[in-house]
Amino acid sequence: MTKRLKKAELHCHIEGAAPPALALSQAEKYGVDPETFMRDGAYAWTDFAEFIKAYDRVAALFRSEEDYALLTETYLRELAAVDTIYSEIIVSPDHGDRIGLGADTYLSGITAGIESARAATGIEARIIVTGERHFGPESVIAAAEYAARSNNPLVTGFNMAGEERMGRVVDYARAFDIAREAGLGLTIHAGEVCGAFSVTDALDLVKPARIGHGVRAIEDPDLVRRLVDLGTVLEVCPGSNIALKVFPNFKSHPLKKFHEAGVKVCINSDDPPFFGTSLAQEYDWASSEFGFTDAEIDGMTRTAIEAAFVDEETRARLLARL
Ligand SMILES: Nc1ncnc2[nH]cnc12
Ligand SMILES: [Zn+2]
Repeated sequence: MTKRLKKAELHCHIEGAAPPALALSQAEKYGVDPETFMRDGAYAWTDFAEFIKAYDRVAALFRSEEDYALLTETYLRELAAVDTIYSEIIVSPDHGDRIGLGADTYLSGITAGIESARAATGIEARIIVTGERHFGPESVIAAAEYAARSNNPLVTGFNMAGEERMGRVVDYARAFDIAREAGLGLTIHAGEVCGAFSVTDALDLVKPARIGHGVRAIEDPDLVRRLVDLGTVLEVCPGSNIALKVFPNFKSHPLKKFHEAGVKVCINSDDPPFFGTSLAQEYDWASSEFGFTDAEIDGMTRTAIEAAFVDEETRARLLARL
């Protein structure tokens, strides 16, 4: 039972964390037919490409600064209620622009949600700006430029999510150069839908401290050793990987193999209600499905805090809470 363990996560997409009940109330607010995004109480999608579309349909239910504050506060309070002390939220200012809200207002809503949740529960959170790969290199570069000039102290990292099969990492490397020069922490979705080559590309061209997923690196033993040598942290999201059929079941999921090989790993929820999961559920599965001891799970939480994109004073405070 992992209920009483302290928790932390580095990989959760804010719109992907929208509880279905909140999505339904937003749909009612904006007169959207729930049938367009939900079946039998669950978000409707079939494969990865459909998931990306379903994500955008749910994201489209959040249209104002208040909507984003409510979404963020709701998610963080849910995390705090299961003893989560730290969360990094992946956000897409592009989305704010596309819906006419504007990137600044989108981010200020999310920031307000973080501040309310912190005041109410003590949970600490940071914002990771992401580019969406399927919108092409120009859009990802624009997201990096936006993150680089953001004066928001909660914006501490840059990521790239979206359709991994679109282009190669080299096409997007400039975006990461911009983010690196601005002092942002770097992480990138790789080795989720695409194979080990995608993780190799990321290490060669982005040199990130962390990789989102990275689980298909298991297909290349030399690459696994390289991850150990570099100390790259994999933000592993087992429930997401199984829901998206990256692996058919927990037995074949490589989380334990990475851990045994000495790769730094931590546990994350990705887009929890889309994948029938939650951070608490992922912690439970770490125990019940992967057979990790509580001490090993605590070790992965420590890894998350050690790899968090926070200042050293905050890191020390978080480590002291473990
Ligand atoms: N698991 C995932 N992979 C890539 N892009 C995403 N955007 C939201 N969730 C994602
Ligand atoms: Zn993700």
